[in-house]
Amino acid sequence: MSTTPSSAPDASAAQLIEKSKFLAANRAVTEHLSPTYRHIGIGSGSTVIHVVDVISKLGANITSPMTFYPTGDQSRDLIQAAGFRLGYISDLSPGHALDVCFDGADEVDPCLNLIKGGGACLLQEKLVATAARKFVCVADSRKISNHLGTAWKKGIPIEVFPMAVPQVLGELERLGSLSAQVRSGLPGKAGACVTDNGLRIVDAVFKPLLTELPEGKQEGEEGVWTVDGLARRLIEIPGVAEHGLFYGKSGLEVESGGAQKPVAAYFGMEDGSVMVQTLEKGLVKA
Ligand SMILES: O=C[C@H](O)[C@H](O)[C@H](O)COP(=O)(O)O
Repeated sequence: MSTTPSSAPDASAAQLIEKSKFLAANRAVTEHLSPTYRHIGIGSGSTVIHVVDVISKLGANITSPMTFYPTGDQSRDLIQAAGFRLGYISDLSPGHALDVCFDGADEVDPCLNLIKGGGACLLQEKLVATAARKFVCVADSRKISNHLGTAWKKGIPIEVFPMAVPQVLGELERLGSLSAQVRSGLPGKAGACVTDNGLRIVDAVFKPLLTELPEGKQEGEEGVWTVDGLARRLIEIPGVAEHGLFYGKSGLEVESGGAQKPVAAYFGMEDGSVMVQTLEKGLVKA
């Protein structure tokens, strides 16, 4: 049986999504990359490909004085393929901040909390985002959400030391995770997914995460958590290197860097428009 009739709409839907990612990237770079900047963080995933493409089109006059810092193997390759100067955050002197970091997300809530790590990158992403004075998120409309865990249903990605996996799985169950499993490698690769840091990813599904606890409720009661409550609890588990919840203060509140939440999230919409979400204005047309 031919697959053409059913695959054709899928192909055009995928093209629309790619176009929307490009539009969001274009807007984010236009509004947040000053030509005076010298140190730029580049995140991971399919949306960031458009970010690099847009920056590249600015031309060497603008980009050659800049150094670009990757969040993993994929973004390192993107930076090199674009002919940009590559730097590593491990070479930054203490207290030295990047000017801006652009990265994608798997889900974004109204407080700009994020789930990241759907592509197995999160530890280096958190390091680069928090090393930047300004973290800007770029995504498409599928990532907009009222509560983390409702749009991205595969679970919170957690980067775990291999020897700690059984203990971490047990602890996640105790915390009320509805399902927690070690992520498999790519199709055709036997065994688990191995991160750029040589670690494993555990995907842990929880009930949708709240931004505030209902009155009289305790964190974790009946498996109900706030983003902040669960994020703090997860990082306390021995054997967890990092998790994919980006939470806490936003870049606007921490001017010198150190914020996990972006100053703004740009979403490419299917109708060709771009929406931008900030703490001050909420979700509005860019
Ligand atoms: O692990 C991957 C990263 O956190 C990505 O930034 C995230 O998964 C979003 O990726 P994409 O832009 O492909 O949706």
